[in-house]
Amino acid sequence: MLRVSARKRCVHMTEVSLLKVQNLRVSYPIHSSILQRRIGENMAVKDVNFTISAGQTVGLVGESGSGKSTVARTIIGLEKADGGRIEFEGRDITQSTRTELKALRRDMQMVFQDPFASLNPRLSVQEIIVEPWLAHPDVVPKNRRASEAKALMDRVGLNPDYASRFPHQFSGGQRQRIGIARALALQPKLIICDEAVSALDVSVQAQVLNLLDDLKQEFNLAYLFISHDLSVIEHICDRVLVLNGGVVVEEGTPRELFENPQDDYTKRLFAAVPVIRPWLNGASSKPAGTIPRY
Ligand SMILES: Nc1ncnc2c1ncn2[C@@H]1O[C@H](COP(=O)(O)OP(=O)(O)OP(=O)(O)O)[C@@H](O)[C@H]1O
Repeated sequence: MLRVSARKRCVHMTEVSLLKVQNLRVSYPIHSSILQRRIGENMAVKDVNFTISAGQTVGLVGESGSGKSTVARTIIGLEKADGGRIEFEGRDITQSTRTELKALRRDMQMVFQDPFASLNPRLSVQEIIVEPWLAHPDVVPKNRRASEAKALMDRVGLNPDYASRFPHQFSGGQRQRIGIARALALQPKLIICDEAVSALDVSVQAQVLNLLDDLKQEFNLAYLFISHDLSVIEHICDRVLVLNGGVVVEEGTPRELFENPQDDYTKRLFAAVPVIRPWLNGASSKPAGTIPRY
């Protein structure tokens, strides 16, 4: 039995704020910025505010360079905030020590766009999934790690018989499932998906989105979902933040943003997207399971 289920949480949506980002500012050193000649323009994130509740999926959209990845990387501790607060379960994590950050890594995981680049090519799938347990040995006892890794493979739709295979022996969609299994290994509460399905074919995208949606229900996971693909965002997100020049210019449900965008930038961003919107044909709200299943 998959041990992750021991931390399975009640699926009732509670409006407890899991992550609270307040007035976040992040800059890159001026010498490393491609904008270095424009003095004062090295601020990638200027003033970002939002919250994510347990079990909620919040989308982050915006053009290239708007600061989406910087927000994600700062939340996970890969970049340092210049100002503002990032509260996780009520604790400001911008001031965390290394030890506190290590503990936080259990609760927050990231799934990247390119699973091939983010998976160690020299490790088998089983070793990739087991790796986080080496840093957090209390999560799964040593003698159960092989079987738990296989159980996780099974849960994300990978054949456990392939546990000794290497990343290059899998397709793009399967590799992304390996990345998701690794992210789940530490039983996180929040998963940040940075363009996690962008490199996949449309049908494989749908399968991975369905998997993420199923896992969300099962483990009451919250997602911060970054994507340039607004139809993906529309299908998976409860709320969407529109980022422009390092500032959140608008926030709402996907329906609100598609039907009645207020900000000019949002209007331009959303107007160009040809997507099927079932509620325009009389449905009262976004129906569940609108992601096509293959
Ligand atoms: N390591 C870095 N060093 C210097 N500047 C950076 C670095 N990473 C990002 N930037 C700059 O910060 C700004 C925001 O970049 P970021 O990658 O967060 O945007 P994004 O919205 O995620 O873009 P994309 O969709 O293309 O990934 C950009 O102006 C970018 O050039």
